[in-house]
Amino acid sequence: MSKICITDAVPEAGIARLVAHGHEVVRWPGAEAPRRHELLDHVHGAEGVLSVLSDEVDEEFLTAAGSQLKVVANVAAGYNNIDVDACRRHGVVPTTTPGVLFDATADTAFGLLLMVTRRFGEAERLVRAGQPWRYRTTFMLGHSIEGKSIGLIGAGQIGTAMARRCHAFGMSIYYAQEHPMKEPARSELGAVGLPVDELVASCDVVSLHCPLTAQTRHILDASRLASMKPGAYLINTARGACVDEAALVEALRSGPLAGAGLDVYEDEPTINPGLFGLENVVLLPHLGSANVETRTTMTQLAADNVDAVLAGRPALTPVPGF
Ligand SMILES: O=CC(=O)O
Repeated sequence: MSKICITDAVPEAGIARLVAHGHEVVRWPGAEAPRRHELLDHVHGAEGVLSVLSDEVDEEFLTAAGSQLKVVANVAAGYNNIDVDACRRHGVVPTTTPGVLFDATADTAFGLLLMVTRRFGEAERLVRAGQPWRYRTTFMLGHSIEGKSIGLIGAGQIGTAMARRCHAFGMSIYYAQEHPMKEPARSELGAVGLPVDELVASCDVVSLHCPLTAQTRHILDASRLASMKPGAYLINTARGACVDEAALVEALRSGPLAGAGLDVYEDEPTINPGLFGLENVVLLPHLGSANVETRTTMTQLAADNVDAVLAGRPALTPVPGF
């Protein structure tokens, strides 16, 4: 029986899967996320850890867990919270949950796109605030997305799922990525690859779907934001730090951006206070893959990764390149 620590609340189906595999499961008992020192105490002695993306899995974490630790299974597709080189040094396999959350995350991105272009967020706030309103042909007009262009930064599974939704709504698809979008999606969607600068400067909507790495940190910096098309929109369901949030506030206040739909922030859960004062922004609390079905599957996949590594089999979905 191996000891598996879970660092925060996760769907019961994942825990049941670990128990069915015969492991001893130690949950984080608190309602709040553990503070750093609590987290380090909690994982001490674990052979496997189910982590979430707010856990910094670094040298200190791996040392605190102890040399019996074999696997850290992130219940997330992103793994920017994991120091992969440190895992290598400690003989720990880091795993992630790709392939099961792209539709849910693309739904969030597309939902944000409609909310911000059609001003649904602003309209909902107005109604809830008890502001007077009446149907008028000039009242709260947004913009159509049909016939507009979407520029995807990152066209993997989530970017491609977003492209499918946008294509179905009559948008033309552009993407920036080192390698071409996979077939048959690229041909079916008529997706055109562009360099990032050109994509950012020419598309009506820019949507981020890349992992956070040293190369993509502030990929939308002040100068790229300033180069966006006047009246363009930004959607971010990737990672907050892909965008310079202070520069984004400026680009929303003074142009060129018409609006932004954000699910992620540079310093989550803190949000740049400048964003709260802007009506042309929709702010979600990192809900990307947050539906019961997807989170259940993600947690089960994480549990299966833990079990595979502890049984001496290869991980099902190790972080890429591991
Ligand atoms: O942001 C969520 C994830 O990476 O799964």
